[in-house]
Amino acid sequence: MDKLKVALLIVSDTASQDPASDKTASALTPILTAEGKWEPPTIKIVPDNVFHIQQSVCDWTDGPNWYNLILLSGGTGFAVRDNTPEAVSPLIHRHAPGLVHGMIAASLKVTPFAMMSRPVAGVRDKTLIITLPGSPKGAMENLEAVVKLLPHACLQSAGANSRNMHAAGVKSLEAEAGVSSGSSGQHNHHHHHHHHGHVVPKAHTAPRSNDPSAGPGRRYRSSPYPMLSVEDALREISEQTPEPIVIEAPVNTAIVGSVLAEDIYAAEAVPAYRASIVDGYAIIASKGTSTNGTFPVASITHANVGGALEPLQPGTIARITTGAPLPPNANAVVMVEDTELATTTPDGNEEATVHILAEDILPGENVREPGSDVALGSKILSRGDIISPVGGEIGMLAATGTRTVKVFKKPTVGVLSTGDELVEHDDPRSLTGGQIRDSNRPSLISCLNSWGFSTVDLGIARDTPAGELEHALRDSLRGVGRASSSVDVIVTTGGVSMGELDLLKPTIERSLGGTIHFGRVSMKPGKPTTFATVPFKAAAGDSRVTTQQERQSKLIFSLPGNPASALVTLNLFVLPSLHKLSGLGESSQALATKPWMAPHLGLPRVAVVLTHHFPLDPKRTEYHRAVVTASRSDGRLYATSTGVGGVGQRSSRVGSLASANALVILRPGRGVAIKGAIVEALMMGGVYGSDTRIIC
Ligand SMILES: Nc1nc2c(c(=O)[nH]1)N[C@H]1C(S)=C(S)[C@@H](COP(=O)(O)OP(=O)(O)OC[C@H]3O[C@@H](n4cnc5c(N)ncnc54)[C@H](O)[C@@H]3O)O[C@H]1N2
Ligand code: MOO
Ligand SMILES: [Mg+2]
Repeated sequence: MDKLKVALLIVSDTASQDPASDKTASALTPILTAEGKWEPPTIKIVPDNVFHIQQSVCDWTDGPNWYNLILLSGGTGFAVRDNTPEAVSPLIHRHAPGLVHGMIAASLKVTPFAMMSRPVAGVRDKTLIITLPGSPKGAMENLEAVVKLLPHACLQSAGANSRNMHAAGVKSLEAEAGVSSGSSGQHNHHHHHHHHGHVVPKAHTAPRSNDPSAGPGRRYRSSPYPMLSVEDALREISEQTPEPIVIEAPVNTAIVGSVLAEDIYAAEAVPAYRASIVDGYAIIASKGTSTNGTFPVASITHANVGGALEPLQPGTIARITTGAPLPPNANAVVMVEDTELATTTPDGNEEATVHILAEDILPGENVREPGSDVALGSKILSRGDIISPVGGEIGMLAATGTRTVKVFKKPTVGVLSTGDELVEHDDPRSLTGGQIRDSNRPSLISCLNSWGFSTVDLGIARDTPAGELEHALRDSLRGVGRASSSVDVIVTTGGVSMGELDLLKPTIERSLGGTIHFGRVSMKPGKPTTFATVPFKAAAGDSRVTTQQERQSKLIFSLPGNPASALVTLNLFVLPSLHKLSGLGESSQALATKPWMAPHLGLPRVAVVLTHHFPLDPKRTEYHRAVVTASRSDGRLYATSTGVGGVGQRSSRVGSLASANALVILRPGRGVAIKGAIVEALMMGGVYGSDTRIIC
């Protein structure tokens, strides 16, 4: 077995100033070494400062070089500067109170002062984190109390997820057949006392069904879809998203945002001839010979000359403009500023002779040799490179006369709103009853377009009459009706939760023969997010299957109807899939040459400092809408909520996304993520600079 990696963080103002004063690291190391299961520890010393502690821990947990175990020593007492538990707690995803208990129990046998220690232990991602007291003796006692358990605990923390994600499909089948399916079988325990209407004695045991026409006795009363973690949901999406399709496209602005599917070699050299870099006089220079003197001006060359040029005779010079070809024999150019007019032609219209004042012009000076910008046949771009909107890649292709390139086809996305209550947002009539304006379609379409994807507006599908939703989906998969060309991905909003008119899941499964890969995710907002694939044939309702594109199954993302839920889940789940379809996952070659440019699928992830307390959800990971600004003074990114408390982050409140440029990821927990904590955030938009300070 490979040895486990352990890092030791000494938290001490004193030791951070004088590392020699630390005695704890050398006391703890032998305890680990004796076990024979640990690599020699990585040791670091930081002052009693929340930022420093959190930054060090995150460096050891979050990157590719994560450690199995982080031990912190110091700062766990009651002194004012003792804030190690406060720094570590918000970083922990899963607490391990048993380890805390074990350590305190062991120390209590030695001293009642053990009650004054405030240790914290738990797991962040795959890393076990434990705080120890600062004194060498206390730290040793605590570590010895738990050290035997640590290798096992670390291996379990790092181990592959044992939950069976593919259970979703099986469970929905079981549920349809009326078989109780593990976590979703709790409806058997309900007690119903019907004082009004019909008594339904068999309601608890009747087979449940997602058939919308089944009566109330057979409706689900708890979701048959297992609740996936966000990570498992993303993995499932990645597995189900087809490989990208290669197309040949003309070089023009339409390919901006596309990923190259081939290496590109220069079809032409740049420049194609020996060109001047300045306005001045082409000369024949030779090393060691002064260029100073008076010379007859033999010819004039402008940038747009056609045909062959007269060779330059020794002892003469040629007037030349920037970018123009040098006449044969000329090998350098003198800037016009370094010359003086000597004589003109008899008619006074042109220069006859010119003084060159400069003495030391060397061969090659102010000259671009043929192919010196881009050599003929050299590789100019690689498979996996993105044609950016900055213009550099298009510029390279244009400069070298590249007329077409192989790129991955960007997917087209159809956007459908569902619900009887929806009214077009620009309908001039005033709302009646329970009507609401369709805000999801415009907001989702603008978001998709801003990412560079073409969209098809599929309109609104009513829940009633029955069948309208199915027709809307089928037509858009076939490319008829509103979707003039077939779409690769369909995004719907609404109708995925537990209501009797929440028809998306039954329609996809029962009418379109699709597979629901997940129907619930442990996140806030966005819990009922649903992801399905529909085989193309079934979707099209016919057998015209010709191209690779048509053979692929289509993806359906059925997002919750609540406006904030819809936008958050679009950003979180749909974007990575669209990125994979666009070929962004294919950037292996580009990666080999540009490791700093690791292309990522989905939104970029950064670390941010919270400017105030953020409340935590006890169960679900929250994607808290926030404004992230870059501080001009300390170079950090700071996150401020678009609204905490009350209705601030309610999933119906699309306003929680207005002005937001980031989703702060808050793992489930009790209480708050404290002001000043460093947490991860997903960037949805650009960052503006400011002098943000922690709000006191
Ligand atoms: N018994 C339960 N009820 C609900 C649960 C649950 O687990 N058990 N989950 C809740 C959560 S969380 C969410 S999120 C919503 C998801 O609702 P649906 O996806 O089924 O969406 P609808 O019921 O169709 O609508 C919900 C809400 O959103 C409004 N809406 C819908 N479409 C649009 C649109 N295009 N533009 C603006 N607003 C829209 C709709 O009018 C509703 O107000 O379910 C909870 N319920
Ligand atoms: O999961 Mo829902 O999107 O919170 O309201
Ligand atoms: Mg609903």
